[in-house]
Amino acid sequence: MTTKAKICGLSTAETVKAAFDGGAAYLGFVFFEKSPRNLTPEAAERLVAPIRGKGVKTVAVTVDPDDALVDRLMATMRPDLIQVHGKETPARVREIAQRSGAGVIKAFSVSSSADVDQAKAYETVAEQFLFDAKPVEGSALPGGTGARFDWSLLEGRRFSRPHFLAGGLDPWNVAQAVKASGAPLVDVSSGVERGPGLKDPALIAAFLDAVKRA
Ligand SMILES: O=C(O)c1ccccc1NCC(=O)[C@H](O)[C@H](O)COP(=O)(O)O
Repeated sequence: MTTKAKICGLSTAETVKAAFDGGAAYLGFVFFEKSPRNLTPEAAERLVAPIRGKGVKTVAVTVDPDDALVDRLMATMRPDLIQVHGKETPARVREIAQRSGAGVIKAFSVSSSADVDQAKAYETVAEQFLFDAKPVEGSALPGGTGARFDWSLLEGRRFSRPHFLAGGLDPWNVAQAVKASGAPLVDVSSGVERGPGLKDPALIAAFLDAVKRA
């Protein structure tokens, strides 16, 4: 089975091109003010224009988005998917999907098997799941921190939706992470950066090569 990758937190034309040229299946753009990767929907619209309709899925990464943000994203960037990385309930995920017409990726913060079990309640409302490491206490960010969880917590688990493994992946550990977790999709942000929010085209290419070989 081929593993597919999402490069998350893109913010420049150069790194969007590196992710697209390297064969990423998903490109993620962050809309969260506290993040060093935060963009306006209008800036994201400009970044996705060159790759729109070329087969790669665009993802708007949000945290407990209100209706105004959902509407603004759909009026500008028009993402294929909206990732929700906060405390959204199944009912709220359903509302976001219906309001936007986009698929929703529901993210879960994982440190135990019980955290993985939460996905069951979202099976009928989310299009995809993303299992990420629980950030350390007091972190300003719910994702994009480089924290890892025990990949084997996903091993042998079956979900009715495709799922991403995220959290602390990089070009050197992603093959082992895929093997240990069995995840069909992987996601990376800080592992392909040379500093907070600064994506590196060479690291993006190395990550995507490692995923192809995994
Ligand atoms: O990346 C961010 O800045 C971010 C901010 C707020 C919510 C989610 C965020 N990222 C979500 C992602 O999908 C990241 O790629 C995921 O957490 C993995 O990050 P990393 O451990 O740095 O690879």
